[in-house]
This record gives sequence, structure tokens and C-alpha cells, in this order.
Amino acid sequence: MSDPARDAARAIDALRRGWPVALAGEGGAIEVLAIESGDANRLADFDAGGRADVLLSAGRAATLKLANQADAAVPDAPVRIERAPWLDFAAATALADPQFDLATPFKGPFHAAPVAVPDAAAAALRLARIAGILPAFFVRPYAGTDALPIAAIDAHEDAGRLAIAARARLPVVAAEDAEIVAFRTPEAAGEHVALLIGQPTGAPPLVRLHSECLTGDALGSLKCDCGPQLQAALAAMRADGWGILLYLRQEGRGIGLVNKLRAYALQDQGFDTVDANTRLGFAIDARDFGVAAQMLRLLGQTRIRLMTNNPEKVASLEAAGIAVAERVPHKLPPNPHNERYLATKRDRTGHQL
Ligand SMILES: Nc1nc2c(ncn2[C@@H]2O[C@H](COP(=O)(O)OP(=O)(O)OP(=O)(O)O)[C@@H](O)[C@H]2O)c(=O)[nH]1
Ligand SMILES: [Zn+2]
Repeated sequence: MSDPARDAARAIDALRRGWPVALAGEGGAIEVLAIESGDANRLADFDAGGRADVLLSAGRAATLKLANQADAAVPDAPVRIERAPWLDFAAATALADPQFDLATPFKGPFHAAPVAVPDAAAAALRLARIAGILPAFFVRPYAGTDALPIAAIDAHEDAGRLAIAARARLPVVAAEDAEIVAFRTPEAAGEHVALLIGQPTGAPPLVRLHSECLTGDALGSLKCDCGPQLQAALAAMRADGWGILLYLRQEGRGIGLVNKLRAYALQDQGFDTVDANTRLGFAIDARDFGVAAQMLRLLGQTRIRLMTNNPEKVASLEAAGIAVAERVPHKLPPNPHNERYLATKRDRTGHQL
């Protein structure tokens, strides 16, 4: 018997390794080959006749000014770029990867068209995000009956599958009596962690949802406020006597480390954090805070005080059944490197800074 969530895990792995994946949607199926993990030989195997089209996200297509002929009725629908004889693997890579946008003159003309099975195409982009690769593919119709259903990806992402896997005492600098609790699902790669500070008092705990940021958390990056926010949250919990830090494996607001560093490269070219994500083809924020709600439930804490400046975190937790009794602002002093980033969060993503 196949298990849908594991089938999705296999598809995510396949994309990372440059193997084709078939996806079933409403009224049809498609087969995709990720451009990032492919090469000219794999493309020849996938599509000997040179007929496979290119599939891009709406944001990426709009950046390339290729969206105007696509389906305007569905603004975020993925876009299909019809294959032309000169649209070879190298040309497709230039379509997929924005780092060369300013340097490479585009070939063309390209012809954008609506995709045949939009939900399957959207699912392919979703899988790319989960796999941490660029959301751009070669695509062709698929006639087999073994294509991955979209419900399998939903099952893979279902926070309800999380369970506590291990817990132990973990003395940390901020609190010598802390306890660490690890959570995982049988198939998803990220293992989330909770750090419990102090002892339950019966009052709602002070909670911080911290999304992984390797550069800020471990390397002392000055481009964001993650490192200082993490340390200040632990100190506040200790001072308060009872708190829970949720360390969520949502690097780069859910697009993964490599894609975040691509966004940083675009920021080096002058784009802000919002436009960089869009140029890459991702949502501005791809995180699902239902994961955090499930972790809190498993810890028996459904009423909390939340340290955040992000109203979306409050709304998502409330929607997932966690009562946020209080929002506690969590603002740290800016530095010259993250001033613009913080201003963008305030002006473009609704952060209360
Ligand atoms: N894609 C992308 N992710 C970033 C960037 N800078 C920081 N991140 C990630 O953003 C996440 C931190 O979230 P923030 O948006 O800074 O803050 P927040 O968590 O939404 O809001 P607060 O609770 O108020 O701090 C971490 O996963 C970081 O890796 C960036 O420029 N691009
Ligand atoms: Zn950061």
C-alpha cells in the first residue's frame, strides 16, 4: 500500500536529484523536470522531441515581463512558456535563475500561455519550495496513471502528523534548568524543537515562534534581527519565569537556505527582501504556523502570550486554535546593515515596528 505523505517525500527527493516527477490535478496530469537539478542530458532523456515547455511561477514570469499573455483571470497562476527551438537548457536556466537577470540579455521572443492543469502546475511549484530549489521546470503532459495526487502533498505538510520524538534536560546560557523537546513527522525533513524555560505557573507562557535563520542564529549576520531576537526572547522568558521558544525549521521564511542566499544576492543588487522573493518566484512569506500550533498543543499549552511584531503569526495561531492572550512586542535596535530590512518589514509586510 502506498502512503501518500511518503510518496510526496519521494517526489521531493526526486526533484532534488534531477529526476522527473508526475503530478495529477483536476482533469489531467503533467510531468516535470526541475531546471535547477537538471542538465542537458537529463532534458534529452525527459524530452527527446524537444517539445517540453517551461513552467514558471507568476512572480518570476511577471519579473521577466512574460505574464502578459497568460491567464489574467487567475493572477497567481503559474505560467507556461512555449518551447522554441532555441530554448535549450542554458536558455531555460536563464529563465529560472534571477541572479543573471541584470547581466544577461534575454533571448526571445517568448510566448507565455496558460498551463493545461493549473493545480498540478501549482503543486510542482510548491514541491520546489519544499525541496529548496528554484521553482522552474520543464513540463509536458503525462498519460500514466501513477502521478502523485495533490492530496499527497497536503498530507506531507499536515502539521497534525507531528509528534514528540525526544525530550531531555538542556542547560543553556540563558537558563540552566531548560528542557528541550524535539518534534517530527515520519516523512518531512525538518525536525522542529521547543525549548522550555522555567516551570509552568498556570498562567499563559511567554512564547516566541523563531524561524530558523542559519546566518543570523549561528553566524552573527547583521542583515537581519534574528540572532538578537532569539537571545532576547530567551532572556525575557527567564525573567518572566515560564516560557517556550519554538525553533521552527523554516529557514528563509520557508524557502530554504540556498534560496534565501539567492534572495540575499538579489538584495546585493538593490532589491528589497519582498521583491527578491518575488523575482525568485516565491511567496513573500511561505511559512505555515500551523506547525507551531500543533507543537503547543502537544505541549499542552493552548493559551499563550506571544512575542512578535508580526500580526500574521497571531492570526495564524488563532486560526489554528491557539488563544493569544497578549501580543508582546519584540523589537531590537537596528544596525546599519538591517535598517532597510526592518523598514521593509514595517512598510511592506505589516510588521508592527
Ligand atoms: N526569504 C528571506 N528570508 C529571510 C530574509 N531575512 C530573514 N529571513 C528569514 O526570515 C525569518 C525570520 O522572520 P522575520 O520576517 O524576520 O520576522 P518574523 O518572524 O516574521 O516576525 P517577528 O516575530 O516580529 O520577528 C527567518 O527564517 C529568516 O531566515 C530575507 O531577506 N529573505
Ligand atoms: Zn535572520
